[in-house]
Amino acid sequence: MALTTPTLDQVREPSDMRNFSIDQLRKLADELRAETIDAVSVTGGHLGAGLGVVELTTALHHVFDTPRDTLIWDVGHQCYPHKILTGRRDRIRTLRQGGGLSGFTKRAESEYDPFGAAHASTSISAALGFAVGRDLKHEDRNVIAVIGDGSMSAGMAYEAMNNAGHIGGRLIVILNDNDMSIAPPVGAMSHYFARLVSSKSYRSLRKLGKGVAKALHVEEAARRAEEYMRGMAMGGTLFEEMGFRYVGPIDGHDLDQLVPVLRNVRDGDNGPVLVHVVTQKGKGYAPAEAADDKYHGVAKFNVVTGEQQKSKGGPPSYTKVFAQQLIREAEKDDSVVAITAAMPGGTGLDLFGERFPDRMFDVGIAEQHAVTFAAGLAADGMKPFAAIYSTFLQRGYDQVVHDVAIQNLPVRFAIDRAGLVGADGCTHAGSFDVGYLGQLPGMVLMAAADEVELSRMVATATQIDDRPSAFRYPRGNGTGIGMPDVIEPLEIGRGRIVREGSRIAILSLGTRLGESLKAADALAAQGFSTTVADARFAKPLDEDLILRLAREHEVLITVEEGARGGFGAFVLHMLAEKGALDRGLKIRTMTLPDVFQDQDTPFNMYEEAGLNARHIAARALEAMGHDEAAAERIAAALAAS
Ligand SMILES: Cc1ncc(C[n+]2csc(CCOP(=O)(O)OP(=O)(O)O)c2C)c(N)n1
Ligand SMILES: CC(=O)[C@@H](O)[C@H](O)COP(=O)(O)O
Ligand SMILES: [Mg+2]
Repeated sequence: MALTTPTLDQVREPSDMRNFSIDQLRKLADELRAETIDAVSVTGGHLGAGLGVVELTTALHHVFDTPRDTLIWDVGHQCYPHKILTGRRDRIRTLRQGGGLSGFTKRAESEYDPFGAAHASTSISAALGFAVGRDLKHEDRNVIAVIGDGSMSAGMAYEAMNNAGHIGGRLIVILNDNDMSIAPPVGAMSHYFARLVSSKSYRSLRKLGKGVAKALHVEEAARRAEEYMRGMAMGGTLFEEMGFRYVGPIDGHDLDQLVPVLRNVRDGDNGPVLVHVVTQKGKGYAPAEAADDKYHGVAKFNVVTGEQQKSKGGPPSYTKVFAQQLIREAEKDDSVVAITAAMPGGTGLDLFGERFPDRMFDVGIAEQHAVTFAAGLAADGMKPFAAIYSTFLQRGYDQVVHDVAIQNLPVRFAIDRAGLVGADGCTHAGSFDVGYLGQLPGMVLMAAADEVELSRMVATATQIDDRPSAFRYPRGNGTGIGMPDVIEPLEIGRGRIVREGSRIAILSLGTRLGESLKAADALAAQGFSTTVADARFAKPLDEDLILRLAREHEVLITVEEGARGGFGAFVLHMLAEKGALDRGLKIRTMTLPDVFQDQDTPFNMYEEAGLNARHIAARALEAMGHDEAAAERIAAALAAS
């Protein structure tokens, strides 16, 4: 049944809704929620968070003069209603697809997105930057940051509040407290928020808000609500100690409260203010409300039933393979412990935690702490596995260098989402970990070509007690290779020849091995005998293997799912040092391109990156001086295969 949205249809951009009454805003919010659900049912994506801020988004764009007033969303995964209200409704069904809208806020996409996001806990820092810029230019506009309770578990949020409280300029922070991260929230702060929300005053205010708002004029009710809040016993909140005026908690789904309170805050006196808004993740869509994860991230789904399109099954995910092997290791060795930074489901540590509840630690969105916490565990003789997505590990890099590598502590890094990830786009691409880890003295850095290799790398890392180690693996399913009964650890620094040839050598790191073998087949079919090797280790390199490939082949191609300055660079350094480049070896290093790639399917992104089979074959032919025609023949053969 086609969606009818008569009120939403009137809103091309927020200026069209500035004179709406509360009743019209309520209608708008209801239609905005329906449109969000309908859109995400055909695109998939982050649904729960957006549903939780439909009323807040409506109220913010009604009360504040966006885009002149600066509105910054933390993480940005909740921004679909915001995008619909800010001139992008016509493209909302292109969300997270090649050439479509980003799944997060993005400066290049709209003037209503003053700051990009996707990694959590950056909004207050960015907002403070805008606010100080405003004040230095003596401008008069509002700056608002909307940050979730989960994102308030990251230290960066407190660094920003600490600085904002010190500077003392006008800044509005909306704490969107839905008592959820991706998983239920962890940490003392979430207990603190719960205390604020469960305080007698909030409960009675909700009754007050419901009853009085009807009897009195809404503004009066909300003025009284806000005064009541500010005077309430919970005064002296942590935020007030940090120099913020605290307003709340208020019901984030009640426009009768939201609109007047936001107006008061907008027109209030100077200084930083934090408005504590209580919302429900997944609000207004029964299947989301009922789901444990509140439909944080969903596949395409049936709007009526809420049933998500099942993935096509097939081999287990790399994530699951990792978790299963770690459980096997932990069953044999009770010093094995595991740490996640608010991603138990995404890293598979939820499975580990079910098996070993006392040995799994979810530290919240706190990757810096996660790394040094793991370092402390290692220093105390434990075997910590820090399972952190490649992109999110970037948040804790100094801790990797300073607290782990320099002290040579045996922390094991399970680096999930290595390489290109698809719909989450460039903010989540695991592009840089080979470079940023491979440079560190003492680090053992592995990359799995398939799920057997991944299991062996977990077993290998378990045994590495004298230095840090890391193994990387991509988002998605494995290759379907049969798993042996016994998982043997690897010999450190040893790669493997997967296919013997003579003229061309392809040296692959990680899961580009599959495409490398396809390229080798196509080259061989054209008479170019091709060796394929799996490096397994980016550090220490298997120097004997690589020097042999260089010595015995005319062409050497390295391939990796990582940016320049990673595996291929390390190989070049070593070959140069050994003089192996002095005899005319034709070498090409194939990496991700030196750009931030927008979202698409992983295959299309690797097509764009030039790292699929046809590209590898073409590069080998180019190195041998063959013209485009030869490459086109091979590309045609591959396309036909
Ligand atoms: C640095 C970082 N670590 C982890 C994530 C993964 N992540 C995305 S959203 C989210 C939970 C955010 O919780 P909250 O801020 O409460 O927002 P909600 O989804 O509840 O609206 C997490 C952990 C991230 N985006 N950035
Ligand atoms: C918004 C966010 O950062 C997470 O939800 C992330 O999108 C999860 O990625 P996966 O879907 O790869 O677990
Ligand atoms: Mg939350």
